[in-house]
Formats: sequence, C-alpha cells, structure tokens
Amino acid sequence: MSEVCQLDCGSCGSDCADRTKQQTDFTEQPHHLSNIKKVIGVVSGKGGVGKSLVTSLLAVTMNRRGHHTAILDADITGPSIPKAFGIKKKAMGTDTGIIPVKSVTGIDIMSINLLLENDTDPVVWRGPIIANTVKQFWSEVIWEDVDYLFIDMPPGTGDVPLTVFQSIKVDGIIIVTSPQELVSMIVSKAVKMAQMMNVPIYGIVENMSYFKCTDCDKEHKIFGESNIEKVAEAHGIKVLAKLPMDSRISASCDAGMIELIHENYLEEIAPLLEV
Ligand SMILES: Nc1ncnc2c1ncn2[C@@H]1O[C@H](COP(=O)(O)OP(=O)(O)OP(=O)(O)O)[C@@H](O)[C@H]1O
Repeated sequence: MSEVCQLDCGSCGSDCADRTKQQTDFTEQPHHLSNIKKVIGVVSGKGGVGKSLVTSLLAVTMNRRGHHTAILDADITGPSIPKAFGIKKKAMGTDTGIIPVKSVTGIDIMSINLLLENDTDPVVWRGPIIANTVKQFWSEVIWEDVDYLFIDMPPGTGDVPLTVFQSIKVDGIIIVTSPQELVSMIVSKAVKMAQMMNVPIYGIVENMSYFKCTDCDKEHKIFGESNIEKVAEAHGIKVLAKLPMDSRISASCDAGMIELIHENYLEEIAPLLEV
C-alpha cells in the first residue's frame, strides 16, 4: 500500500497487496439483509434444452422437502421462470432493497419480467448491462432466510455467464443437456468454464431423454440412443437424472402451474444437494 492510501488505484502507481486483491476478486456481496445457505447454478452449453424447467423443478422439489427455496432468474433475455410459476405480480422496491415475489407455494422469485411493465417487451441490452442486472438481483434483492437459491443461468459460455460466475459465489452447478449429437462438445464447454471459475459440478441432468408411451408403457428414445453416461464419465462427473419428454410438463409450464405438477421428477437429486 502507498504511505497514504486514497483508495484510488487509478491515480496510484504502487503495486501493493490491495491492488492485486482488487484485480482478482470480483465477488459481489449479497444484500446485508439476505441470508442464503446454498447457491446452485443451473447451466447449459446452449439454449432451449430445458434449463429453466430443471431450475423450476429443482426449486419445487426442495420446497416440497421443507426447505425455503428461491430462484434468481439470470436469463435476462429469455426469462421464463415467472411464466412457469404463473406470476403476474411485479416485484416491489423499497428504500432498503428489492423484495422478490412469492409463488403460490412460497418460493421466492426474482426475474427481469417482474420489473418490466410489459413482460412481452424484449430486453435489447448489451452484455455488461445484462451482467450488471444479474449482479443487482444478487446484491440488491433481499433474499430472506433462503436454504437453496437456484440461479437460472444465461445459456452458453459467453460474457454474461462468465461475469455471473465471477460475481456470485456459487456452491455448485448442475449442467442441463438434451440427447443430441453435439452434447459432448456442449458439456465439455460447460465443464471447462466451471473448472476455470473453480466452481464444483454436482452433475448432469439429461432432459427430453425419452418419451414414455401412455398406451404401451414403452420408453422411446426420440433423439436416438444417448451417450450421456460416456460423456459424463469422460469428465469425471455424474448423471444425476434423466427427464422424460412429457406433455404434462410443457402443459404445466404453459399454464403457470409447474409447482403443482404431481410428479417428483428430480427427487433423486435432493439428497445430494442436502449434504
Ligand atoms: N422434458 C420436457 N417435456 C416437455 N416439455 C419440455 C421439457 N423440457 C422443456 N420443455 C418445454 O420446452 C420449452 C423450453 O424449455 P426451457 O425454457 O426450460 O428451456 P431453456 O433451456 O431454459 O431455454 P433458454 O435457454 O432459451 O432459456 C418450455 O416450453 C418447456 O415447457
């Protein structure tokens, strides 16, 4: 540190410990009234594979097991969480901070669509502004007594997910894929990004893994045989669950009733998160 530190590295040439710290630690603090026990990021190497659905189902599962859960919708340009939970109310801002909206079963939710006047308005913002909005959802929203905060991460491995990883201390991530040809490359990208960011990986959820015929009860692999086990093994991670392609799922999302869905599709993941 220079002899009289003005807390302004821009005008100071001293190569001190404080400068090094400022250059490498980009972590944002949560709101001082927030109390979050575990933060779990849900990521996908590409869009449209069901990342928001898996985030929603994880929050529902943990909530059903008696934990207070919350969702931070960091998918700013494609926010689909409020629709899946049928939330029409807007989030409230107070002098102290922003209050998330509670779903029917008590899951706290924050999403850009809970701030926009019209939820069909597109968010046409540049990367840094989008990343800043996510940071604000972390630092300015009051996440009160949350056991599990699930973050629906922006898809891909670009600028925005990177900034989010740098700013929010995530306890672990879950990677969502669908059984398609490019899965190996897509998973590799997500795994490498997590490793670069030093974030532990819980494992992979394969969505739209199969379709179960209601007439013959047979499972059909619509996208062909999956090689997810091999891909997971190659990266030393686990396949946590395989979700069927099920019209009841899309119907529940469309009707805003995802938390009232009867099936507990991701129940087997819960004990791992509870450790
Ligand atoms: N297993 C499934 N069975 C039936 N419908 C599904 C399933 N998974 C996802 N869907 C439907 O597919 C659509 C896209 O899913 P979702 O929004 O979760 O994808 P996403 O990966 O978050 O997309 P994006 O990256 O663009 O935000 C939704 O309408 C959802 O209801």
